[in-house]
Amino acid sequence: MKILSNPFFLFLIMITVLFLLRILLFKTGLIYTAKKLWRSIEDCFHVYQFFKVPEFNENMQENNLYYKVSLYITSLTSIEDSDYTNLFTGKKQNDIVLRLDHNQTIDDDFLGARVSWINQNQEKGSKNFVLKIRRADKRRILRPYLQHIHTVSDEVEQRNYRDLKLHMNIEDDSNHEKKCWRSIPFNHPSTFDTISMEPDLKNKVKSDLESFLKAKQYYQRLGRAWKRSFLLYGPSGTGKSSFVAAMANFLHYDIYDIDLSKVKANSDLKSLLLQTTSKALVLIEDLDRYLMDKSTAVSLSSLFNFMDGIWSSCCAEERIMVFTMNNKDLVEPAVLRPGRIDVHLHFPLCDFSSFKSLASSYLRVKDHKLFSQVEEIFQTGASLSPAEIGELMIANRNSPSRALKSVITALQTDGDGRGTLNIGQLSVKGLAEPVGGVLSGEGVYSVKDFKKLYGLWRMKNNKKSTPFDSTLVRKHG
Ligand SMILES: Nc1ncnc2c1ncn2[C@@H]1O[C@H](COP(=O)(O)OP(=O)(O)OP(=O)(O)O)[C@@H](O)[C@H]1O
Ligand SMILES: [Mg+2]
Repeated sequence: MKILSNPFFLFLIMITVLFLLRILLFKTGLIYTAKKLWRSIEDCFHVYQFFKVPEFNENMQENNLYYKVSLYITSLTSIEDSDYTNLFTGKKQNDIVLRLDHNQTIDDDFLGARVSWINQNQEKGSKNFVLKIRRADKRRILRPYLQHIHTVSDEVEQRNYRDLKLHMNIEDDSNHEKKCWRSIPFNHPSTFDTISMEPDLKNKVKSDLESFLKAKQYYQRLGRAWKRSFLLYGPSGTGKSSFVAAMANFLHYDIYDIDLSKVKANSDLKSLLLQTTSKALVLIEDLDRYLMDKSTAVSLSSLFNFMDGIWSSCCAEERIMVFTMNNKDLVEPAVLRPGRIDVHLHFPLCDFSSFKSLASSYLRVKDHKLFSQVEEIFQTGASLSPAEIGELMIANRNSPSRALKSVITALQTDGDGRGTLNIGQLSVKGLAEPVGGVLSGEGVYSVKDFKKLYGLWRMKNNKKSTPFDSTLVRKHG
């Protein structure tokens, strides 16, 4: 008892108790329970205000602020302290990205005030971020805080380079939310460097796209929607779809791929456009087929409104529209008039120079003794699509001579099925057994069979079309 009356020992005991308490709190994690308790006590003395940031607005257009907040939250270090966090692999190897799980809360400090974000998921599938802020702090920090979110999310976006998405229109009558698009990540590896195309033309397209991006004021001054339309036309397998992917990667735009057969009314086409974001590449593939078969419920006048950008006035800006066709001669000229389509790009079958470019990228061969023979055959007018030649090269990539010989054989028969390729030359991956009627003879593929095998046997229009006679119809700016 005497000891307790000694202030020095009393002090020592207190220090020891506090030290043990600290160990107990931190080692057992009780500190978090204590913090939560303290927080709920504190909360009783404050009045809060809530701000909801929904993923979509009432027209089901994406809310850009939602995207910015999600980027901002990912950048907060306090996300590691959240009770439940999702881990995803990032863009770079070994990169791990943390994302808040549904209905989890994360705290943030700004100008000495504490705010919280709740990642709210509602039953109907709608997603919101909810900002919880003390009423006392609101006036002082709300605006600067939102500005801060913009700045940080822009920085994060620049650092990480936003993931691209491919959006496809949905045809679902039970879709109560009237959501028109379903999205998946877009990771197509195609770039302008991987497309074999006349270099001059490629550069023209690139600079056309670049000057489009900078031309906001110019379009405004002209009173035109800030959009540019491209028509890519040519036979099957000449790289039109790959070129669209290359455009999206170059611009860093999401692709909105419209399947017209799923559009059930003119108003649906309008809703589709309304629900695209800015920096969008809106794509309609095989437009000639829809127009000729009349396999869409969309009327020509609605299609024209869509193409002319009249509807664009009510939605986000910066839009590239791309239409692909096999044959533009079969389409009504009104569809292709200037303004509706700004740039026409022809994708022809291979000529010798595009063959060389394919050989360089697929086989890493810049010159070869067989090239002169290949050139002679091209001069006779024989040709194949880049897809067909590319596949022959991929199949024989370990032996450039064999690859070139197989291209020569294919060119000589010009795809009419007379020539044969040795099965030993082909490495057909992923096909457990021959597709109906593909194998002909003992281990021998005909060129025709080969095409079937790769799904390349299509109607070929413009077979003798001039190679890459593409013209940029009009240059803006
Ligand atoms: N010009 C090209 N340069 C490089 N590769 C090409 C080229 N054209 C086609 N290919 C290759 O051929 C394959 C098919 O090409 P793609 O799907 O882009 O053709 P397409 O013109 O869209 O055909 P379709 O009219 O049948 O849709 C792709 O794997 C692509 O890499
Ligand atoms: Mg295509």
